[in-house]
Amino acid sequence: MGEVVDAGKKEANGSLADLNPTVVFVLGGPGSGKGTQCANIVQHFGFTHLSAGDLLRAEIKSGSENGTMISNMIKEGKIVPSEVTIKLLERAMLENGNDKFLIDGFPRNEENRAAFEAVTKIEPSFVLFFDCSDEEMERRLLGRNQGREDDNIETIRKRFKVFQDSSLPVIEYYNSKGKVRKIDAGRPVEEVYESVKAIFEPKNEKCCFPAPAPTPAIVTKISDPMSIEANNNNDAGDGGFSIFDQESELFLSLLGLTKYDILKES
Ligand SMILES: Nc1ncnc2c1ncn2[C@@H]1O[C@H](COP(=O)(O)OP(=O)(O)O)[C@@H](O)[C@H]1O
Ligand SMILES: O=c1ccn([C@@H]2O[C@H](COP(=O)(O)OP(=O)(O)O)[C@@H](O)[C@H]2O)c(=O)[nH]1
Repeated sequence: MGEVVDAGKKEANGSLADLNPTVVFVLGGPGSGKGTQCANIVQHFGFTHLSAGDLLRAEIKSGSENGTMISNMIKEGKIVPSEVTIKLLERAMLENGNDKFLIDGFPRNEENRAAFEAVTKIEPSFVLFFDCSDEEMERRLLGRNQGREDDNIETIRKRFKVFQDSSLPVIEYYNSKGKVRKIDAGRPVEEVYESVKAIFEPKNEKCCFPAPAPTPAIVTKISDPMSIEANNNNDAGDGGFSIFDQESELFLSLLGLTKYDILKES
């Protein structure tokens, strides 16, 4: 199971290079439903959700020396300097210790993106892009009711413009690398999640997490030894047939055995 992170709780140790985490950037306009869908992904796919906006708001609350600057930027819908946000993200990843993160609402411009990749040496596995009309996002933000200082019509319009001018180019950049998974986010929450889930399910070819390491397919029940060679190099078979693929044979050879030793045992 994953979790939602409360910023600034534990001491950070180690380095991000050691952790080498899987990262998915979750992007989309203000109110497109990023946070809502991240909560669903966390429940089902074992990711930790890091909202860059939440980390910045926590930094304001903590009384940090950057607090006033961050607060002023957020009230104006402007993008906080990269080094501030990246430090918060790095710290949150290291403190958390999970190795799978949804980074929500970051990178917001090309400079954010380039700085993050340069500092952390992390490239996202893919970018989940919630595509939603301004009218729908405006309706949602005005009804969000979380007491956010930037959810007023004047700041909302500024945020839309910043998204168009600065954040869409980031999505275009990753699109040119084949890394964008676009979701029609204008639909009801459950329908949007159906599309999201399909992307995270391991069998989906659009999902580009590292494939799990192959486990040697050693099956001891043989109904027809002649089938062994015919099935060589295949994945797991049906009906109790044994399959010795190359990995299995390598594994056996490390134990000083061959597939015929296993056959004798069974
Ligand atoms: N698919 C949806 N349909 C209707 N309302 C939604 C949907 N997704 C999210 N909301 C609501 O819209 C508001 C903004 O959603 P949120 O997840 O906070 O967006 P973001 O993180 O992209 O700013 C919240 O009040 C949320 O409950
Ligand atoms: O990487 C980030 C994330 C957020 N913000 C600021 O935080 C505000 C709120 O962002 P958040 O992602 O919380 O909300 P959204 O705009 O998606 O509703 C933005 O308008 C920016 O001012 C920022 O500067 N850099």
